[in-house]
Amino acid sequence: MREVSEATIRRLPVYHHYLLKTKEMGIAAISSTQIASDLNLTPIQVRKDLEATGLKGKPKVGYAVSDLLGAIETFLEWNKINPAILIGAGHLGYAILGYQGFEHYGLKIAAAFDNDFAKIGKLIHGKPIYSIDSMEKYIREHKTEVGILTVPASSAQELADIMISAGIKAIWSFAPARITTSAKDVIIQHENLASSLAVLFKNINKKSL
Ligand SMILES: NC(=O)c1ccc[n+]([C@@H]2O[C@H](COP(=O)([O-])OP(=O)(O)OC[C@H]3O[C@@H](n4cnc5c(N)ncnc54)[C@H](O)[C@@H]3O)[C@@H](O)[C@H]2O)c1
Repeated sequence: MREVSEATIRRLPVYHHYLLKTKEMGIAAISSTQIASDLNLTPIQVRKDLEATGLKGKPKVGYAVSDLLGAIETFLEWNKINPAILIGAGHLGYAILGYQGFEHYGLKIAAAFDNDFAKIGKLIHGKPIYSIDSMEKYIREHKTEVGILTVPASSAQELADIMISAGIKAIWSFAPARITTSAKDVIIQHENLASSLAVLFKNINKKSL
C-alpha cells in the first residue's frame, strides 16, 4: 500500500463530514469536481486523497456516496474502537470527557485520572475519575494503548513516561510541552489550539490588508 500523507489523512474527516450531509440530502452519487468545488479544493487533489481509501470514482458517475463513506471509515479505522484513558480532569478534560462524538471516530474514553482529591471517586459525564496513583496499574491491567493528556505542561513529560512504561502506545497531548520518548513504537501527537488561532489571525490580517 502506498504511503498516505498526513495532509490527506487530515482531509479525510472533512470529506466524511461533507459526504454525510450529501447523503442526508438524498444524493447517491457525486463527482470529484463537485466535491472539489464545494470544499474549495482541486478535483485532482480530491481524486488523489480519495484514492487512499482504495475506492475509485467512475467516469461520468463519480463516487457512490455510501460506498465512499464506508471506505473512509474503514481506512481511518473508525469502525474499530480504541479504548482510551484521559489524564487531567480539569476544564479541557471535562469537555473532552463529555464529547460523545469521539466514539464515531474510534475513540472510547473508559476512565480518567487526576491528583485532585475533590475529583477522585466522582463521575464526570458518566466516566469514573481515579487517583493518578492507580493509573499505571490500570493501564497494565486493561492493556490500554491510548492516552489523552490534559494536565499542565509541568507534569506532562513525567506522566507520559509513566504511561509509556505501563504500555501506552499513543499519546494525544494537549499540554503545551514537547513530550519526547525513546520508545520507537510510541506515537505522540501534540495538539495546540494556539497554533490554529495564530494561523486564523494571520489570515484575517492578510485579508484586511
Ligand atoms: N492544546 C490546546 O489547544 C489547549 C487548550 C486548552 C488548554 N490546554 C492545555 O491543557 C491542559 C489543561 O488545561 P485546563 O484548562 O483543563 O487546566 P485545569 O487546571 O482546569 O486542569 C488540569 C487538571 O489536571 C490535573 N492535574 C494536574 N497535575 C496533575 C498530575 N500530576 N497528575 C494528575 N492530574 C493532574 C488537575 O487536578 C486538573 O484537574 C493545560 O496544559 C493547558 O495548557 C491546551
